[in-house]
Amino acid sequence: MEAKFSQLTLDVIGLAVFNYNFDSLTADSPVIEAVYTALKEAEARSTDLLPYWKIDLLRKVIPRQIKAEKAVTVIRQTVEELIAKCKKIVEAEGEQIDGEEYVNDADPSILRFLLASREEVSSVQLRDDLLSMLVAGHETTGSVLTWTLYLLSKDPSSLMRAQEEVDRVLQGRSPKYADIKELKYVTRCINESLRLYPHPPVLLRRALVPDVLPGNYKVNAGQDVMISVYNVRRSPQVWDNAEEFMPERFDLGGPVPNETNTDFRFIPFSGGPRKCLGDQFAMMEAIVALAIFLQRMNFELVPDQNISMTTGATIHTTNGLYMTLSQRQVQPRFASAASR
Ligand code: HEM
Repeated sequence: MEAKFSQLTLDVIGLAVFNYNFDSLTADSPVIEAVYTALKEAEARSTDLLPYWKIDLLRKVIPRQIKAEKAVTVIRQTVEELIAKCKKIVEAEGEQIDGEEYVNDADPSILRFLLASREEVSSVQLRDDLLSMLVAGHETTGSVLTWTLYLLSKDPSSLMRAQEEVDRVLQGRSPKYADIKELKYVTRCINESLRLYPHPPVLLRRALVPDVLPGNYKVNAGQDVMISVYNVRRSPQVWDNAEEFMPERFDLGGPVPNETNTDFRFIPFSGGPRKCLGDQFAMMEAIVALAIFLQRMNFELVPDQNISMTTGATIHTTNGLYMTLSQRQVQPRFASAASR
């Protein structure tokens, strides 16, 4: 399941950011392979103790580094071609954004929006910003879906409640934009999964000036501060039954929990000026994907597998998440409501 959700979120972010269909759910390609090689390298570097890859010579002789450099070249070329192609279209059509109500049904990507907005940005800056979104918005959402499904597979009563909500709200059809805010329990399952499995599990900040943190912790200028979000989320000092999956701990009638309305106990997307810029997109994507999955599939954990965590930029499983799937029929009472 983890591999499938990773492919799904790669396909979604590719379309959303560049209008590029990786089609990784159904095909293999050198670009997809390059993306996975580069993502793996980025994650490995985030936890490597010695940044030996900063040394030019080593980058040219170590096989893993040679492979990673090649992968980055393939990705950069692909994105540069996409930017050039999109620029030509925007110029040929003389497209320019007027006001805030910009919608381009044929190409609703961020790339098209940015080019049509005619802001002066170099192609390299644009390429690298778009690639940051690809990296930040892919594995994170894939991991959320993986752990949410795992948690639901172990909690039949929460699963039944989520399925009932999906059947009631969707009435057997595909989700629409307006359904998202009605899928409150599904949303709380995702919030609760994000509480137990935060991505990334640790946040890092570097002090620009000397400071004293609450609790009288002195920090020197230049010192790194690591915030273990994972520990806060599982701390009994902060949460009742901290280790338990309880979606209803977040009131269904209240607002969707975030850093400000939980007094920073729950910071799924960080906070402040460097907060995740894809938070709304990510929640929408996860809710839609999970709702469709719950609506159409029955799933069961394959017995006797060892499901443990490996951490990097996100928390992922060490050996994958294996499930037995079968097609699910929408419950008759909801199906008949749908046909009315
Ligand atoms: C459920 C999925 C996601 C989670 C849990 C998540 C979480 C986060 C967190 C915690 C940060 C802050 C990191 C820090 O403070 O050091 C962050 C930053 C960021 N995220 Fe997300 N994210 C998700 C999805 C996305 C998506 C879909 C996109 C793009 C469309 C995205 C784009 C970004 C970017 C560009 C940053 C850096 C912002 C900056 O430094 O100014 N994220 N994300």
